[in-house]
Amino acid sequence: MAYDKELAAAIKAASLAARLCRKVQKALLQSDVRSKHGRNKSPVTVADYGSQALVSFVLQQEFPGEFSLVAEEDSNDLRKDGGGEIVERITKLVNESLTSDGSYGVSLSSEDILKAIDSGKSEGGSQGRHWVLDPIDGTKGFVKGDQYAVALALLDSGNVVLGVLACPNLPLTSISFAHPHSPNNEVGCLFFAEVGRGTYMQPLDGSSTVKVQVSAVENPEEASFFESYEAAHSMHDLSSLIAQKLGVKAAPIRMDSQVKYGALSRGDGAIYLRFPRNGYREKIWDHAAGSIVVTEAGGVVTDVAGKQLDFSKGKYLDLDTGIIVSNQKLMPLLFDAVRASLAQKSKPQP
Ligand SMILES: Nc1ncnc2c1ncn2[C@@H]1O[C@H](COP(=O)(O)O)[C@@H](OP(=O)(O)O)[C@H]1O
Ligand SMILES: [Mg+2]
Ligand SMILES: [Mg+2]
Ligand SMILES: [Mg+2]
Repeated sequence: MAYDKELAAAIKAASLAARLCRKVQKALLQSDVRSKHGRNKSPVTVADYGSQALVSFVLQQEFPGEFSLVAEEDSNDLRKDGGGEIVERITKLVNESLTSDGSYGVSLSSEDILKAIDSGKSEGGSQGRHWVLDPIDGTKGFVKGDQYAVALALLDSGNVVLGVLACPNLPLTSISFAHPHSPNNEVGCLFFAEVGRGTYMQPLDGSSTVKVQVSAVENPEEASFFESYEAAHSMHDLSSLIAQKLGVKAAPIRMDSQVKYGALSRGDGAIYLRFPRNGYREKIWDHAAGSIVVTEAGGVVTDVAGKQLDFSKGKYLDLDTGIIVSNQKLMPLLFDAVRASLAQKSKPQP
């Protein structure tokens, strides 16, 4: 198919980056480095940059000549006074990851690392091909030792044509309330999707692949929903009103990052609601990989007006009010509940 080579490269890059992040998260949790260093020296920053440098480097090796990357981080802070030590740590981490993989036989210098990070400065758009990367989505989850994802997608003529979500802390088995997570369950999932070819999941450390499908639940009373852990990222009171109008019985599953899209794509829950507070503009790297993982698994991702997300306008998504995600059957009821809830909220309180 059209994007086989790109998909293989994206899986490789995201898996390597996820391994790097895992290593840093482990060290972070064991030594509690956060309390010892300032924000710029924290391993989370090191992991964000390391993941971006690694993905950028791998993609450029695989596709020399034709390369455009829209990514979250840049090297501005690293180039400031005092940044040298952090750059050295990132360089060491990236080189260790490349050595453990063994494919490229190179050792990168600090300058190579800064350049790799900065090659993510493309603006994207409606023409040509652009990679879209969130090197660590859910930084807050990462710091807490909780959920985060490496999210990589490819845009072709403004459309997302493939997406990979590496989710190092997501259990391999369902996290829905019906299947409580046992602490012995293995964690680490990788979801990948290519346009027209479905969504698949594999263990981050293995190669057995299963096709996944969104939940087939039609009765909202049996549905459960995802939302951001952070109330600052999505209005919990609004989603709770929507859930109440729909008749959803289960409590929300609150989680950081695009892991929500991955979990929904395999039916762990049936609805994801995201209502940023006034004025926040969503970035394409926060949704590109997640949205194709869900749509290729049979789900629907739209804004409140029912419009598909438009990834062709540059770094930002231009959307009406919020993002709603579900299966085809629940969507009409969900729209009604969302509209009624928004109308109720905008009425002046007596
Ligand atoms: N006020 C806000 N409203 C909505 N999203 C926000 C936000 N501030 C930050 N974000 C985005 O929310 C992402 C995390 O999503 P979630 O809420 O699903 O965990 C962050 O990604 P990063 O962690 O990559 O910076 C960030 O881009
Ligand atoms: Mg993000
Ligand atoms: Mg990020
Ligand atoms: Mg960020």
